[in-house]
Amino acid sequence: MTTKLPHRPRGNASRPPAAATIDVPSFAAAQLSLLATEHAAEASEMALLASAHSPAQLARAGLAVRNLLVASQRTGMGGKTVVELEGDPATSGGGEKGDAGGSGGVIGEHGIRVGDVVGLQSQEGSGESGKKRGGAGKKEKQSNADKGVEGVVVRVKQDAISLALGKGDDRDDADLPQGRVWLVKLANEVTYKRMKQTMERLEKLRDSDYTPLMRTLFGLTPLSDIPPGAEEGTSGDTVKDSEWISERLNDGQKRAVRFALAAPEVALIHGPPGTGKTHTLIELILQLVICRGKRLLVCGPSNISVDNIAERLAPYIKEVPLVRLGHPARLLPSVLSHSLDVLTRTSDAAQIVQDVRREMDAKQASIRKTRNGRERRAIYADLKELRKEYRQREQGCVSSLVKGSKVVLATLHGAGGHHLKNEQFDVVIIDEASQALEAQCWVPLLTAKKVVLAGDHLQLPPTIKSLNSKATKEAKDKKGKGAKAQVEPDPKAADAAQPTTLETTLFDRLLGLHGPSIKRMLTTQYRMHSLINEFPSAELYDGQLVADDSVKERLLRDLPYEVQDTDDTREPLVFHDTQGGDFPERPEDDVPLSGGLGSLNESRSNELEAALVKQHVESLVGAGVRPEDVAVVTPYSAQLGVVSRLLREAFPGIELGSVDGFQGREKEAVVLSLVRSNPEHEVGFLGEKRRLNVAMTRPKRHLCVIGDSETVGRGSKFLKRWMAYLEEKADLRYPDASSLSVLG
Ligand SMILES: Nc1ncnc2c1ncn2[C@@H]1O[C@H](COP(=O)(O)OP(=O)(O)OP(=O)(O)O)[C@@H](O)[C@H]1O
Repeated sequence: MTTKLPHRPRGNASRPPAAATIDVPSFAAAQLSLLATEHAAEASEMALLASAHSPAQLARAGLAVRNLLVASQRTGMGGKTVVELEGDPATSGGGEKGDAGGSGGVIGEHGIRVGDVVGLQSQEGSGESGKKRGGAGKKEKQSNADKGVEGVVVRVKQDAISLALGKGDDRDDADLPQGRVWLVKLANEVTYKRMKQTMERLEKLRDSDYTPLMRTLFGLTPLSDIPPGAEEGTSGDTVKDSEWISERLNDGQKRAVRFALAAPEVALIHGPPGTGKTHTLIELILQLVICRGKRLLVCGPSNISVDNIAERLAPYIKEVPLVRLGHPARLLPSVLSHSLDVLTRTSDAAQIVQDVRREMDAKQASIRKTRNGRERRAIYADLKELRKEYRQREQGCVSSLVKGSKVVLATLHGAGGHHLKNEQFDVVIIDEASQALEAQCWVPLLTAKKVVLAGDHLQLPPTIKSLNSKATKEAKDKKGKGAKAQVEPDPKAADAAQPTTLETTLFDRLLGLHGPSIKRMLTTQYRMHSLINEFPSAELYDGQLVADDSVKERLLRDLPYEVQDTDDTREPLVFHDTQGGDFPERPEDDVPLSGGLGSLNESRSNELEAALVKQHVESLVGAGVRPEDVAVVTPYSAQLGVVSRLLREAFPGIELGSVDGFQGREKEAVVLSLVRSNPEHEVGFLGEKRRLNVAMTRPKRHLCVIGDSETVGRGSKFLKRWMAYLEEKADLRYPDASSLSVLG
């Protein structure tokens, strides 16, 4: 199949001018103000949570764990002190949600995960006896003064939680709280600080300081030409047909790699769901490093996006020496052996660092033995000195490891750390770029020469908490534009050039600024049955997204294990239409769910829909489909809570998630509960095309949609067409509400 590609003009005469140029200082100033609003929104959400809820409430919401004791402390990676916390056996709470201790020492269910930033506080004076800490009085003052210490969770076991203390460099161990303690999840400030520093630097640069890449990214100079024949594979410096490293690359993927190699400053790789975006990036990285001797910085907005690439590069470690920066607690186990922290301990150069470490460990052990205050302080003073020495030696080791690497992998904000201060890279690659804030992308870009961005701007952008705040609304009203305007960037739109919302990503903005000729789209997808593929392809990807032959007819009944042929397992697309008003939604704004601050927002649930979900899952599992191959996805956290109550025990392996949380994932079968059903036909944030795109493109062989076509179909033109598509192409069912039970 030949795909029509946007023409990338050659020669300056034929090039259309960029839609708009950007004044860099005002761009940076606008970003700083938007970031400040966002940070304030985040901070006030946190403060609200902490002040309006007692530790007991926070524990019940999965955001805190109470009744802990410091069981041991030692020196962990990076010279940080690691403390292990266990339940206090003298308490009665063990096993209750968010409570540790009791005779079994078990810590009840909680939402604290490895990698979280947490505060460790003394339990005395925290007003934890069920009283609200926001209430006036002595207790509040006391707990505010006693902020405790901060740390990153490095290990979570059934009966213990370990923290690496400190987020910065100069942690004074002496303020480790004594006695019974509790820990609470905190906002991670590092990302915000790095973005702020970056934008401040950008704001101060003079025109003469701008790099050539920066100039093209702001439309101050046009893009340079791509050499003739480079994309077709016929020019001198391109990949010849015999030179591909992966044996499995389709024509679109090859074209994207050649395009990204040939583009002098910037290339966008647009990877719709399941099209092998990461696979393509791996080939690009190998071509750049192995065949062209380049040095790369590879980044993504999240640790998982970076680890995905690190994992897939690892088999080439001999030809591609790589190092992964970042806190080891946040890395996938399979990537740990390439992490800077681990290499700093295991490489030959590391021995000299280890000597100091042993000495520090001995000191740590002695602290717990002494009860004498003066002795303790003396030990802490020694430790401080040792830590300084440790850092100096470690610095030498680290810098030789980083310099010896051809590929450095880090999160976007991690790329702003001191390890990379004077490092030079030929190309910066940013994966999941449409999930990153523009300011985040600039962290590695201030000194870059060339950038390749990969992503899909038609899936969800990064979450913006301040999106509905007053300040952002006012800015939008001024421009007369809503969030919808960002869905498909219009090259002529002024605010694509000068964004007034953080939601406009660098990926969006560059498409607006330079037009589609700077991107190549991957069009063959290896995930969905053609009936699941058809609607998103037609609506969002100009009909270009095609299911590969290997997947286009795959059904649940063809799974490689025994599955019966039933009405459900032979259907790729099922629609339970709950229209008629018998499946009403319910607002839900009271109970916070475990593990999410966002879940405190007003949400919706629909119990009868949840009962229908259960019925459908029972039918799939009854036919032999493994629960691990099924996911239930819904846009509303309150509905997720209801579905969890109905399904969690009966189907332990099943995955239940929010649409936003499921981005980037896939399952053999997905049941999607749309929730909204009301006489006003309000659909709320279901109206966001990109959210629906994510929701409907997760399944491989079976998509079951449960929703009220009357309500949903009136939400937007897009939703109307989707409902019409389902009515025409899906296996339609009209469920009877009276036959359903909402009891677990
Ligand atoms: N050319 C190809 N031939 C056969 N299979 C392929 C090809 N390219 C990718 N795949 C398969 O498609 C699947 C998706 O690939 P990959 O994980 O690279 O996708 P992605 O686009 O990064 O995913 P996402 O949708 O999460 O962004 C993988 O199972 C991969 O093996």
